[in-house]
Amino acid sequence: MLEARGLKKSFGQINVTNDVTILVEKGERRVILGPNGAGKTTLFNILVGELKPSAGTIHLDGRDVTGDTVEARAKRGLARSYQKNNLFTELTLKENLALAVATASGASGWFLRDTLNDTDILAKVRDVAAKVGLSELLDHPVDAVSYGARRQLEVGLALATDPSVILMDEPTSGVGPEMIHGFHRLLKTLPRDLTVVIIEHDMDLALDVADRVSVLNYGELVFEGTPDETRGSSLVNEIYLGGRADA
Ligand SMILES: Nc1ncnc2c1ncn2[C@@H]1O[C@H](COP(=O)(O)OP(=O)(O)OP(=O)(O)O)[C@@H](O)[C@H]1O
Repeated sequence: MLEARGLKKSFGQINVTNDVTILVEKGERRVILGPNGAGKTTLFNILVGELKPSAGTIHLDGRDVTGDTVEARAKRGLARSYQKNNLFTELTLKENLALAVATASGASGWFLRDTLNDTDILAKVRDVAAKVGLSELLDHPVDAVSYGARRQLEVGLALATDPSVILMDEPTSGVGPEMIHGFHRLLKTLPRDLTVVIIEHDMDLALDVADRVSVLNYGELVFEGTPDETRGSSLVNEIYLGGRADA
């Protein structure tokens, strides 16, 4: 379980995270919605430990990780996939995944050629590649595959660490409808005990995959509910869908 209570962060005069409390159950799919600049990415940065909150606490499976580094939280099972590609673009997908698996295994000083000769690592790479639908592309260099495949690889890199909680920052941003459907299927095949927190702009995807939805606006958590409650919320419609012609 991921429990964040009373988180605060400001940049200058702006309260970007304003007393945010968010409790995510083990195995839950939680989607974070909110307009541009609402503070979604900042919240993720605080949860993974890249930013220090000025107030508040974070517990992972009952343990206080508020003062822990990114690496220490990762060891406790918290993984993140990024909004922007964070890949070794000249290496193959297999090599990128092998490095992630080797790093997560805790061994230091891995050389790429060693990881690619290690049968346990290769088995794990194949397993993760199958989960994210990249088995056919393993021998391609990252810079030769589509943008959508790179986004899937990002998720694969996070899965390679065997996380208990995975935070995904806009995993479908910039990809076409076909990839969105593919990603949607991928989410449904992830282990049910894996906790998934997703920042997602695609409302249909969000409401389809979420168990619960949290809405941020101006740094505050202004709504939380089931997908049906979210669809029926006039507040959510006003702040999130207000700009849409069909809202
Ligand atoms: N390091 C920083 N220094 C100053 N201001 C920042 C910093 N990081 C974020 N902000 C500001 O904090 C606010 C929230 O940003 P954040 O990226 O968390 O929002 P978001 O909801 O993820 O938006 P988007 O959907 O556009 O990614 C924005 O006004 C942003 O300009």
